[in-house]
Amino acid sequence: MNDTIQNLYDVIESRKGQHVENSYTCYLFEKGLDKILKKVGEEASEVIIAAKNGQNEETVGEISDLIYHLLVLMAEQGIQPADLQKVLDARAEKTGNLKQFHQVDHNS
Ligand SMILES: N=c1c2ncn([C@@H]3O[C@H](COP(=O)(O)OP(=O)(O)OP(=O)(O)O)[C@@H](O)[C@H]3O)c2ncn1[C@@H]1O[C@H](COP(=O)(O)O)[C@@H](O)[C@H]1O
Repeated sequence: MNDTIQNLYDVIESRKGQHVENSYTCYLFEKGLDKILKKVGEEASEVIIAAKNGQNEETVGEISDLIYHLLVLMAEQGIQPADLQKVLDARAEKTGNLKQFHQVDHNS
């Protein structure tokens, strides 16, 4: 999994069960699953609105918010980035794209 995603996930996971001053992640874990799910829903809606408005800068910001909240959800549920990687790689392999991607990546 991409380093940026993995690093963010690791920081998020390290916030579990902690109380760090001014940490929004700690606040979400303290509030619990329903709050995290509400934020995922809100952020997904904001991605849709920004994309419909055709404002790429705003859309990228909203996608980043959504990914952050999805990573908080994953950490809350004990799902690792590697679990996603396995599923996505298996799908790519099934369609023959994993090999192709690795070949291009390797030679570049
Ligand atoms: N990537 C993020 C990140 N993306 C979005 N957010 C927060 O998500 C919130 C989304 O904004 P909203 O306006 O929807 O929510 P809000 O009104 O602030 O909060 P609610 O009352 O709705 O819960 C903002 O408070 C953002 O700061 C993030 N908070 C933290 N991180 C990263 O998470 C890691 C841990 O940070 P701490 O949370 O500070 O420990 C660090 O690497 C941070 O950069």
